[in-house]
Amino acid sequence: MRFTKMQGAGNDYVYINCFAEQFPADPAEVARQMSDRHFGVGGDGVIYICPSNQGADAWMRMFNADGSESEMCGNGLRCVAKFVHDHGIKTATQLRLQTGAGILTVDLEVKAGKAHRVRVNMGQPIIEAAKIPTLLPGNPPVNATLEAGGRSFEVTSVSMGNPHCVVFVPEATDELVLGIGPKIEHSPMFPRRVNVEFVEVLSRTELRQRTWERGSGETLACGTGASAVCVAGVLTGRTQRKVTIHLLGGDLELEWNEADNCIYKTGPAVEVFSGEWVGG
Ligand SMILES: N[C@@H](CCC[C@H](N)C(=O)O)C(=O)O
Repeated sequence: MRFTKMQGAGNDYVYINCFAEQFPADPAEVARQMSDRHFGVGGDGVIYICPSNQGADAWMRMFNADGSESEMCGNGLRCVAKFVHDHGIKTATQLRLQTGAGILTVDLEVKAGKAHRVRVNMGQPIIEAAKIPTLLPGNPPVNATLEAGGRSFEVTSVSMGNPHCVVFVPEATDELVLGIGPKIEHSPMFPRRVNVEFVEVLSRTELRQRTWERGSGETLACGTGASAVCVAGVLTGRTQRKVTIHLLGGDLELEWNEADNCIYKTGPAVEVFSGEWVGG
């Protein structure tokens, strides 16, 4: 099975072109094996680029490193768009891509025939507690108290198709990200587990984010997470609607548009190498 390794702001996945390859019988097991950084290709997970069954240009199916399937992946979607364009599956510079959060529109900036910067309409954030889903108090759950690891945190929860818990902190330390992140991921307040963002506010237009991802652990960037942070910053009165977010692997530009209530996310998408998987 041929694969391509791609990264968006350092959030790296193994991509399988299922227009050419057969979708595996056990996609979760393939994802677990390929994602392993010692015994596999190495990555934050595996993304299958499939023909759409809803009339879109392609369908992104995203599996975390632990084999769990997620509804959405913001950095992954930029890379899927680049792959679909650069490999000639569809050559338009605006693509409609099917995800677990619906069909999303992606605009590609192309240089010398290759997409290098990608803007995604991430759709409207979901802030209704039952739909996130979360059992946190408050609807929407903004500045809600959450107990984790014997400590109390003020958090805001948002779904971008997948669930997020945003924690504004003075400093996003290892102790918080690596120690508290997994505890929040598995908190009973989140029945489908949750992605956790620890965020420092640098100004009303600039933030620094570290993410503990559901099913993958700490990653260098999370696009749906950055979108959730953009929303949480506005809902808690900390930031403007248009922000730059610095992640460990690079920057993302976010805007929560007032007119259509959608989140627009712009960032890089890079193809790194390709190869052939001969089995685990
Ligand atoms: N890194 C991704 C999100 C990947 C899925 C996530 N771990 C989940 O389980 O929801 C992004 O860029 O959005």
